Amino acid sequence: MKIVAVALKVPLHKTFDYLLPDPLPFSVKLGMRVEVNFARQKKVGIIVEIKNDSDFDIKKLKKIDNILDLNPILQPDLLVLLKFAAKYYCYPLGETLQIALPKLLRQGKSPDKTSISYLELTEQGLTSKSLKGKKQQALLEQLKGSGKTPVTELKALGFASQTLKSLIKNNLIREFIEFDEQWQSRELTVNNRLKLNDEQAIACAAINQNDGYKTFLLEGITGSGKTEVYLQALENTLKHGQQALVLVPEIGLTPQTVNRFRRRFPDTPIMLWHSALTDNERLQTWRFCEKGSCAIVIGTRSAIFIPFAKLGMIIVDEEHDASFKQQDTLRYHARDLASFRANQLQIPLILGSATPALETLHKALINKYQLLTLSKRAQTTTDNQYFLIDMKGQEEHAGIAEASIGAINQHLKKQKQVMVFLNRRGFSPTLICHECGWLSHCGRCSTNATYHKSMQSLICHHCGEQKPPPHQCPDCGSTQIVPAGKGTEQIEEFLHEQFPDIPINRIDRETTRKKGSLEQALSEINTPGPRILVGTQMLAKGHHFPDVTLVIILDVDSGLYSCDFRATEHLAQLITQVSGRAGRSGEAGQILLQTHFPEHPLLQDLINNGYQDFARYALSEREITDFPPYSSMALFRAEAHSMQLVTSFLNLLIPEQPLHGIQLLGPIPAPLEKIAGKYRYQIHIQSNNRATLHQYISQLVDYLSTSKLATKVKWSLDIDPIDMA
Ligand SMILES: Nc1ncnc2c1ncn2[C@@H]1O[C@H](COP(=O)(O)OP(=O)(O)OP(=O)(O)O)[C@@H](O)[C@H]1O
Ligand SMILES: [Zn+2]
Repeated sequence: MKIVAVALKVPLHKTFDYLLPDPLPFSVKLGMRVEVNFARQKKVGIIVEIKNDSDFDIKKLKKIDNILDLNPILQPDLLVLLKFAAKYYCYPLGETLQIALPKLLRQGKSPDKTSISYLELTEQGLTSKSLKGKKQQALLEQLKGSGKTPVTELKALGFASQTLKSLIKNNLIREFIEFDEQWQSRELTVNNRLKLNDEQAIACAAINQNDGYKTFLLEGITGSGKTEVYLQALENTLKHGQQALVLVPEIGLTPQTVNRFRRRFPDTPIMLWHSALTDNERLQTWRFCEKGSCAIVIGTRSAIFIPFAKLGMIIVDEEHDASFKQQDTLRYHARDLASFRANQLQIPLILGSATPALETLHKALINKYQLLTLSKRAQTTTDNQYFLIDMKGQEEHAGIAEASIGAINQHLKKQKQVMVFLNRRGFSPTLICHECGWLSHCGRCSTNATYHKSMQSLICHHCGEQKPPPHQCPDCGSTQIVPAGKGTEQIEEFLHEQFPDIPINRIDRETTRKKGSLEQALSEINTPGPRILVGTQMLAKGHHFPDVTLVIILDVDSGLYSCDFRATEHLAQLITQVSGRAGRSGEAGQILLQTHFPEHPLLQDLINNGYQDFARYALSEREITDFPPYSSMALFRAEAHSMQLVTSFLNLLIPEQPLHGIQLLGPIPAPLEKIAGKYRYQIHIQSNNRATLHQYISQLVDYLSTSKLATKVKWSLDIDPIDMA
């Protein structure tokens, strides 16, 4: 009698045994989907083990209802990766597998049902000069830049079906369905390849010489041409008929990035993977990759779970970016899983960043990774100049120092672009009563509600609650309610009054909510002429803005004195990345940092010696204080509507005697103690030995599976947490 262990989407750390039908219609393999009856419900599960015996009474085992696949839906290597992820991040295997699978496969649908249609320019479209319709012209331009592009991708950029249809009707573009099985046998076409500088050439050669698994850290300052190294390293992979996975941060996935790949390899099938794909597209991309008919996938973190027929290289661009870490359910880090996967497949992994995470840099410095350095900018020979503006006693307007306003004026006069950075959207972070000091708190979270002037509302950025601002103070009845503190909306308003003739683009989560609006703004920024950009960290990453020569960072101080041990690392990364948008072609850029602490050692080190130096010093501090990467950490969080319930639950987990090799800190309130009405507390778990940490945690999870109290609170484990909130 054959028995299979099935992983089901249930929040339990175990699998379930079922009997296979006898005789079997065909051979059953690991990774196939089955339909079973579980707690009187039909569920789709995955076979993760085939065996002859069970720990349960075989007579009581149920038969599976259906085998859904003729071939495994999860390849053996992917199954191994997911089993590792479930174990490492202490998350139920069944739920882990379900997170990796496209929704249609989770629902038991057939993998081969959908198709993707593409658009490309016709001969006539290629030579067409200009069209009357603005939108139609924009679509032509887009396709000239990107080559053939999936219809849904164009729609995501804001093009209407009507625009597409009218161009098809006029024979300027054509629609087709692609299933490219041939790309490996064609000669690779490479367009517009740049001549590498020495450092780039050395990096590329090191990667290409490699055979088997190796991780490279490409530590290249902003604008040093890391992307060019990726592109030329990829050539080798593609020539061997191998596929490549390029992971990018969530907001790094812009048409500019993608177009660069498409223009370089015009005959090579390239697909995107991100949260805005439809279920059909997601499944189709998954299948194309699995069958080998897609050569390059550019995707956000979950692309690490895509199956490939012949994966030859993984690249993680901006590897330090926090969006590679999933912050709920399976709290995986895509970079770390990429390293597991590259090792598993014996292929190279390239981690690229101007501001590597200290974990990554540490591995490079102890020679676990090979360090490749790009120390010069590709298109300019002059370095950016930094200036600290001491805000103590400075006259300021909407948070902008008089000196900064003068600098803006100068750069605009020279027909250049200026970027003003503030990591806080909205008009002001809170409203305050001028008479009694009442503050606009969110009713459900231990935080303020942000005032958004254009929408006339108070919005909590944590739970999303939205309400109109009061006309009178709820406490004292005064009508003198005023905004306190600054947000990007207010900066934009002020700069608009100050420079009425200069176009301003504000880029934050609010102004880019509408489909295609970010792309629209980015393309405006690339038209020459003076312009001001105001934005949050959406502006910080990866963009190439050739005309920006002045960057002003307004709120440096908020990151200087934080209790989070990673705060300075993140601040240094942010300052470096934002600054890196200036002076990228020709002229050197100027960076103004507004601060009340100009003598702060972090700022001094950063502006005088650069991130590379700062990072190495910060690592030595981590070593002294025993923080990661010199120790391993996990965060145990719990939340419930009753504070008493959460704390007594967590107190139960703290043993009376200290544990050997494990340090526990807590329970302590999370930095945001209450969100959406729930109290949040946590325990920090730390050890100098990763194995000891994991051993302790698996005992903890075993204990929790039997604890009654554990069912009354919502708890979670975060292994290698990067956000302590
Ligand atoms: N060898 C080269 N010769 C001339 N120009 C180059 C070369 N390599 C790169 N460039 C150009 O330099 C600019 C910056 O390169 P790129 O965007 O790849 O830098 P990056 O290191 O990825 O920067 P960031 O980290 O800021 O995103 C681009 O316009 C690119 O085309
Ligand atoms: Zn709230």
